[in-house]
Order: sequence, then structure tokens, then C-alpha cells
Amino acid sequence: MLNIEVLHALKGVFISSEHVSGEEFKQVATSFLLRHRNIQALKWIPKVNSLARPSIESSQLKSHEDFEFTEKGSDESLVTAKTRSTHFPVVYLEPFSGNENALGFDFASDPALLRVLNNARDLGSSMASAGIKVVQASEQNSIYVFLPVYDGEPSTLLKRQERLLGFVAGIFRVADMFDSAIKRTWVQGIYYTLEDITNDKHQSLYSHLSSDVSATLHQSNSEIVYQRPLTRFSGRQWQIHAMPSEGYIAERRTEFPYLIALFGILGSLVLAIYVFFIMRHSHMVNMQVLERTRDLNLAKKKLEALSMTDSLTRIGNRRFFDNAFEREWQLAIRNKTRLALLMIDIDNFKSYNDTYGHLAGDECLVEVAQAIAEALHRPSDVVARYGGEEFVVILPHTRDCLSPAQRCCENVAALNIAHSNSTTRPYVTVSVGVTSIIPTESDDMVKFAAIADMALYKAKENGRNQVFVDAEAIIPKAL
Ligand SMILES: Nc1nc2c(ncn2[C@@H]2O[C@H](COP(=O)(O)OP(=O)(O)OP(=O)(O)O)[C@@H](O)[C@H]2O)c(=O)[nH]1
Repeated sequence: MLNIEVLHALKGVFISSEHVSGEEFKQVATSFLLRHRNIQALKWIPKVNSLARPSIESSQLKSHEDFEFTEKGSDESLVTAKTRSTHFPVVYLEPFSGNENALGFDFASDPALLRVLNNARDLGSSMASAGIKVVQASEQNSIYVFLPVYDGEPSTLLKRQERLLGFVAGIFRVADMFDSAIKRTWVQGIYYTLEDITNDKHQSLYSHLSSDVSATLHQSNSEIVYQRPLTRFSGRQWQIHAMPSEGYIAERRTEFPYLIALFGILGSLVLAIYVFFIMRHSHMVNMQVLERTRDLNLAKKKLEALSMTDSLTRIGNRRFFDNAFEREWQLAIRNKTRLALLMIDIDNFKSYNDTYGHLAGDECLVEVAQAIAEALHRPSDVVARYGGEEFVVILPHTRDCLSPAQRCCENVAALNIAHSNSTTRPYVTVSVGVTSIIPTESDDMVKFAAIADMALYKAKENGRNQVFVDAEAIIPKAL
């Protein structure tokens, strides 16, 4: 933009003076060029009708011998310009030295540049050319910027075309412009490329790199290329690329993310294995707990059964009887059913022990228990050892309690266990006391058991080896 300002200042010289001499132009242009070193050259390009050409050429011949309007021939060498209705020759040029060939060059002879000139004329603003290799500037790209100068201040297109006097023009080296623009923000290792993308044609204006290196970088780091269009400049659209060099990337590359990823994966793996073992261990513990619980339940059941069994006779013990009696008593109350109780005692067992010994007594107890159990036919009947040589039988829901009592006596007698000192028979016999009741809430189960005991006492008293039925238990046939 600073360069454009120079053109505006130069334009001011042409507007403020009727005729600007070559000497005046040189003076002003030299002072600008001294302060703006990246301007390669400044020019004055008047609009010249074909009729006015001879007078312009002859007046210029006074200061520059061999002056004529020139254009590029077919072999790129400069030749005399053809006659055109309008010429745009370079009349003033600064610095002259080194740019001699450019003096007299007719811009109307170059269709591309003429288009830029005409655009500048029609729009009344500065217009830049595409990148060009000017004769003086070796391999570097330069651009022309043309600023129209009018007679007065025409406001319409037609008036601008009519009143055009010519153009002040500047040649700017793109490399110099670019370097001075980025010199404050230059970062070592970042490669810049400047492109002209006006009309979608990509023209490389300037690059920090040779074109082949730039292409390689472009491919290899394409994902980290910065690409941004610049603000439009004198009718041109430029675009900037910035690419990091391999060195720039290498300097900033760190193994840290890889290490994090590696440790992350390893950590996850270790965690997964740890969780797997914990779950397996927990499953095994659960299985063991289940197994132990099952064993414990079994053992508990066994213990319960043992605690309810008489160790000698293998039938229920006193505890078993107490539980069963309580249960059946409550059931009979609820169901209003009859409950019978048989107290059974081996006759003269003391003398049996005395005669045959304690071990024989034990064997006798086992056989008597078995015989009593076999005398009971219902699964709900309960037999237990009440204590010593005394047994007890509970018969739930039973009207006829005499028959089972008699079967008990008969079964024991049928064992035919020799008892020479018995007061009844020469074999082991039992006495049975029987009672029964349809209990109610007001009845007492302890008293009920005592009645059965009393009946047993009566049976003993009446001579043993018999059944004594308590009066309460005798049920008339009609009931
Ligand atoms: N071998 C053996 N004898 C027992 C057991 N329990 C109790 N006795 C014995 O059984 C006998 C019971 O005697 P008693 O209560 O006098 O009665 P009894 O001799 O049978 O006379 P009655 O009942 O009147 O016919 C006692 O001598 C006890 O020692 C036992 O488990 N094994």
C-alpha cells in the first residue's frame, strides 16, 4: 500500500501542473525512489493519439537520441511500434540507467497490459498486472501498477475514457515487497509462497524455495499447509501459502503423545488383566461359598436329625417327641381332630438288666423300639424314646387308639426275647397306657401327657403286659 501511495503522490505532480517536464519528473521520482527502495522503477505513460505520435517522438529525440515508440517483435526483441489509434508509450522513466530499453515501449502493443490499463482508466483506480519478468529484473517476478491521470475529475466511465491523460506507473519487485511485508513476522523454518489467483489462474509470484522443493513440501506436508487469500490489491487477488520445513517439524516433534498412548494401552491392558483375575477370583470365591453353604446346610440338617434321634435305638428322642407333640397338639386344636398318646414301658426291665447284663438290655431296647415302630401303620404316627425303657407314641387324627396299642404289645411279645425273671411271661413284654382327646385352647398338653402316664401306671398296677385305656379316651361307638 505504501508503494501505491507513491504513485498517488506522483499523480499529484501531473494534476497540479499543466506540463511536467522530464527534468521535473526525474527530480520527484528520484526522491521517491530513494525512500522506497523496493520500487524498481517509476514511469509516466501518456495517452498518445496516432496523430500526436510524431510530435511526441520528435520532442523526445531532443533528450534521448533514437527515441521511438517500440513494441516486442516476434523474437522478443524491441522493434518500432506499429501505428495504432492510441499509444501508451513510456515517455519518462526513472531510474533511467539500466532501464534504457523500456523508454518508448508502447503498452498498447501488449494486449494483456492494455487490458489492465483500460481497466484502470475505466475504474479510475490503480490496477496491477500479473507477475511479469521485466527485462531489468533477471529471474524475479515484478508487477506493474498503473494509476490513471485525468484532465479534471471525471465521474462517469465515458468522461474517464475521454479525459484520460495517461498513467503513472510503478514496477515493484514482488520479492522485495513480500520480504519487507513479512520481515517482522518471519519465522525460521517456515517457507512462504505467494500466488496470484486472479481469474482462477494460479501464478506463482514468489517463493522462498525453488519450485521442485516447494512441490515436494507441498505433497509431504499438505495437511499442515497454511493457505489464505490476502486482501485484494489493485484488482489482483493474491494468496499466501506457508509450509513448515522438515527441520521445523522435527524440532517440535515430541515422543510424549506416543509415550502417553503406549502407557495408556499398557495400563489398560494391565487393568483389564487385573479385573479379569479379580472377577475370576470372585467367581471362584462365590462358587466356594455356595459349595460351603450347601455343605453347611447338609451338615446342619444332619446335626438337626442327629439331635432329634436317639443314639441307641435310632428312633426319635425326647426332644423329637417334645417338638412333634407340640406341633400335633396345635394341629389337632386347629383342625378339631382327635389326638391319641401311648406311653409304653418294658415290664421288669431292671431285673432283665440284672439277669442278662446291661449290653443285652441295650439290644433288647433296640429290638423293642423297632417292634413298636412296626406296629404303627400311618406315616403321620410318631414314635420316640421317652426315656430309659419307656417309649411314647403320638397318633394324630385317630379314633381307634386301642388297636395300635395292642399291636405294640403283640409285636414286642412276638420278639420272644427270653426274660426268665419276668413276673408276666418268660419273655419280654410291655405295658401300655393310652389316652386321647380332641384338644381345645383351654386344654393343657402337659396334663394330657400326665393322664397317659397315669394310664400306664394303671396297666402296671393291673398286672403288666396289657393296655390300659383312660376313661376319657374310650369313645362310644355312636361317636
Ligand atoms: N440296658 C439298659 N437299661 C436301661 C436303660 N435305661 C433304663 N434302663 C433300666 O431300666 C430299668 C427300669 O427299672 P424300673 O423303673 O424299676 O422298672 P422295671 O424294672 O421295668 O419294672 P416295671 O417297670 O415296674 O415293670 C432300670 O434298671 C434302668 O437301669 C438303657 O438304656 N439300657
